[in-house]
Amino acid sequence: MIAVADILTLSHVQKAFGSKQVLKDVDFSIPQGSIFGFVGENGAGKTTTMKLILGLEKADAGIITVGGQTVHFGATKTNRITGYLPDVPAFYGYMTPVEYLDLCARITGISGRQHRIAEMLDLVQLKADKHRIRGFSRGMKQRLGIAQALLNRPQLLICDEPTSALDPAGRNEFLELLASLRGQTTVLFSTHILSDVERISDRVGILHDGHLQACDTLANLHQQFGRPQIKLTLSDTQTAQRCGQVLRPLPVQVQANQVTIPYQDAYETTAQQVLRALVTADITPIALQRQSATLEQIFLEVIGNGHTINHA
Ligand SMILES: Nc1ncnc2c1ncn2[C@@H]1O[C@H](COP(=O)(O)OP(=O)(O)OP(=O)(O)O)[C@@H](O)[C@H]1O
Repeated sequence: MIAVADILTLSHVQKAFGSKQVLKDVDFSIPQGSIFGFVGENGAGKTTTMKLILGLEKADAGIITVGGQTVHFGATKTNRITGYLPDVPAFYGYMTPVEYLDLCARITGISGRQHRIAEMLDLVQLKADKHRIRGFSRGMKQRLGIAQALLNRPQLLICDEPTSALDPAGRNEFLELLASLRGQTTVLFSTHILSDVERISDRVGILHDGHLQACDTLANLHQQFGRPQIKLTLSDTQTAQRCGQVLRPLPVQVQANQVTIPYQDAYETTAQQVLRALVTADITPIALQRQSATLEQIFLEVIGNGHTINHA
């Protein structure tokens, strides 16, 4: 098997703002051509990590390399092979997409400008659009932002929460666009929408308490952290709450009209225990399913919150 080189590596990276140590020891790498979903709670340090990779912030310690070259704070050469889509991309609203991309291409000295701009607008399905950017929807702006980020044929594309402001159709289109880059451009994207990560990522990194607590393929994360579970669907939220109480001390999670019970022993042992308790309490579930954990549950498990979900 041919080994795939890592396009990005972070070694023992630390970053503090004043007395707040945001990144304590961040260590990970991303293989070339893969899609990397970067997740973590609000304030975990995802944007900070991305800014360090882009040389927009200065690390207190540690080494970052992109394409084998070390990243330096300030005008880092590695940005010639890196594209960036910030969470809220800014545009000149009075320009058309072609005018805007032409300006970006001139600034960065891209050769074969016109051809590349047409190619990018085709990719993001804005080719026919002659309107000014100020009238664009969030989805259209996000797609134009990615056209701009890809203009210089980057080897690494960094996107900060690219889908958070998009409606389901816009999100879908955008994820397909990111997925279509697989194999050519390495994509690192941050998000709180874990189903987006599950959909397109080859690898997932979970940032928590200043460390990348988990960094692996989805399959391996499932194997390591995702305990199998029994999901009960009840007739209403009240019954689900009552069911949750009846089933304690099992580590139940109650969410709306569903109760989830992760288990470690044989399925039959837990299922029988659950069914017996339900019969005794005179509760009849609408459905009982045996399933594997979702990425949300794995995330909560990794950040040490695995047994505490109890959304009423
Ligand atoms: N320039 C700065 N000066 C001071 N504190 C900062 C600065 N930039 C970030 N921080 C702090 O560092 C922490 C990490 O912020 P960061 O934006 O990297 O988190 P995040 O994981 O991207 O969060 P979110 O998911 O909410 O976007 C936060 O507590 C934030 O307030």
